Amino acid sequence: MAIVLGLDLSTQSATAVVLDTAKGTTVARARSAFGADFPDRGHPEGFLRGGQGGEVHADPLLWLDGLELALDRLAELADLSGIDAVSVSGQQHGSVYLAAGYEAALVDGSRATSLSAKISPVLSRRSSPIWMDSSTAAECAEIAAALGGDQAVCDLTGSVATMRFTGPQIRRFAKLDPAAWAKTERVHLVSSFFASVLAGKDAAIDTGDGAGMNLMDIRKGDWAPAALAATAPDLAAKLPPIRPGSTVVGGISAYFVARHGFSSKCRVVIGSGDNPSSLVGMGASKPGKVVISLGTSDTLFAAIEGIRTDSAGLGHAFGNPLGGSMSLVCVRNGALAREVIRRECGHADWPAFSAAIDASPAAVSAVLPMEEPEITPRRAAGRIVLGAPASKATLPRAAVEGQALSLRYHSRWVGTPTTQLLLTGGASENPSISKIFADVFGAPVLRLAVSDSAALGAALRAAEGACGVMMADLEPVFCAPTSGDVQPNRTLRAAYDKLEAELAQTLLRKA
Ligand SMILES: Nc1ncnc2c1ncn2[C@@H]1O[C@H](COP(=O)(O)OP(=O)(O)O)[C@@H](O)[C@H]1O
Ligand SMILES: O=C(CO)[C@@H](O)[C@H](O)COP(=O)(O)O
Repeated sequence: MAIVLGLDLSTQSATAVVLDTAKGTTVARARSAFGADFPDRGHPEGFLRGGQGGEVHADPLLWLDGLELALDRLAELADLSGIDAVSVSGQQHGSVYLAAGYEAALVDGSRATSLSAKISPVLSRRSSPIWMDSSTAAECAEIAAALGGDQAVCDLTGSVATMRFTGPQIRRFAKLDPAAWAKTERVHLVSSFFASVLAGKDAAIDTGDGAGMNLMDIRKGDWAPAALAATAPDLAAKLPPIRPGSTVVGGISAYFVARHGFSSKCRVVIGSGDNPSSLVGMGASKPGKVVISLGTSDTLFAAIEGIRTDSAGLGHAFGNPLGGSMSLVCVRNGALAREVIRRECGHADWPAFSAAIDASPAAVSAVLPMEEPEITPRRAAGRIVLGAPASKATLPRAAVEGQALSLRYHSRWVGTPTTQLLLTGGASENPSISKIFADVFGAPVLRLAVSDSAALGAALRAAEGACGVMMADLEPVFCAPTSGDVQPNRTLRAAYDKLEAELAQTLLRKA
C-alpha cells in the first residue's frame, strides 16, 4: 500500500491529487490555472488565440510554471516526502520539441533555476501545437496518400490522418522550418514530456497517448515504420520508445527533491493522455462502461474488445493504459462554447445558466454551438440549429442538448450499449447539465466521489505500476460512484430520436 501522486496537465490547468491507498483516502488536491494564475502570460484559457490558418499553440514554459505552482500549493497541504510514486496525465496530441542539450537540462537538479528556466534554452520550437489545431489539412492528405488512403491509415494507426494528431503536426513543422526540425533531437507528447521532467530523463510514450499521433501501429502498440517514413525525415531517431502504461521510468529527479521536498525514493511511472487516464480514473478500464468527459473538449470514450474503428473517419481507437484498447469521440466546442452561450444570454454564473436550462422545455430545439471550427462533425465554425429556433431564454438548454445529441449521434459506431453513463470534467458538477445527458442518452448518469478523474487515473497507474497495488483493489475504493444517480426522463426518447434524425439529415446535406 502506498501514497501516490497523480498530475494532470490539461488544456486549462495543472491538477495534483495525492491518494493514500492503504486508508483509501484522498490526502490532498491542488490546482493551478494557466489563465487565472498567470494573467500576464496572455493565455486566458491555456492556449494562444489568433493563430493563422487554424494554428492553435500553447506555451510549454507556462505548463512548467503551472506544474511548479500546483506542487507549491500541494506542499502546503501535504508532506510530499511521503509520496512513493507519481504519474502524469496530459492533454492529448500536444507536442514539445527539444534540441541538443535537453538531457542535461532534464537532469539538472539545482533548485536555483526553475524548470522553465532550465528547459527554455533547449526548446527547438518555442510553442507547442495542441489538440485544437486544425492547420494540417495538407499534411493529412499527404500522409494518407503516402500510406494508401484514409482507410489504410485508419487500419494501421486506429484513426484516419487527423489534423490535431501529432504526426501531421510534426510534418507541418518539418516542412515549414526544416532547420529547426533538423535541430530537434526529441519530440515528446505533453504526458511523456512531463514524465521526463519528473524523472530527469527521457520517458517513453504509452500506447494510450501514442495512438493519438497517426504514427503508432494500433495492433502492435509500437511505432509504425511506414507512418514514420510518410511523416518527416529522421523521425524514428527523434521519438522516445513506446511502452505499456505501467512502465517505471526511474526515480524522481533531484530537482523535485531539492525544490519541492520529495523523497529521492519516489518512483515515476510513464504518463498517458488525459482521456486514457480518465478511463482508468473512472474505473472504466474493462469494456462495458461509457464515460463522457465535459472538459474544454467534450469526449465520449469506452474500453473495447479488440480494435474497432469509425468508418466515418471521425472517431478513434486508442490504447487502453491498462491493456487492450479504447474508443474515443472528441468534440472541440465543449466548455468554451458553453461559456460563449452563457455570456451571450447574459448569465453571470453557472447557477444562472442552470436556472435558464431548468426553466426551458426539453427536446424542443437543439443547437450545436460550433463557435470554433469543429472536430466532430468536421465543419467550419457556425451553429447548427435543429427543431424550433431557440430564443435567448431557451438557448442554454438548446446548446447543451445539441452537444449531447451530437455526442450520441457521433458515437453510434462504438457499439457499446449505453445502459449507464459515467460523467466527469468541469461541467459534470452541474446537475442541470447532467440531467440533459441522462435524458438525451436515455440512461442513468453517475459521477464519482473523487473528481479530477484524469489526475486520479494517473495516481492509480502510479500505484499499480510502481508500488504493486492491484487495480482490482483500488477501483472499488477510489472509483466508487456518489450515492444517487440522475435518472433519465424516458418519455422524451421519441422527441430526441427526431432531433437526432434531423441532425443526420443536416450533416448529409452539408457534406
Ligand atoms: N458548474 C459548472 N457548470 C458548467 N461548466 C462548468 C462548471 N464549473 C466549471 N465548468 C467548466 O469546466 C471547464 C473546465 O473543465 P476541466 O475539466 O477542468 O477542463 P480541462 O481538463 O480541459 O482543462 C471550464 O472551462 C468551465 O467552463
Ligand atoms: O483531443 C482530445 C482527445 O482526442 C482532447 O480531449 C484533449 O485530450 C484535450 O482534453 P481536455 O483538456 O479537454 O480534457
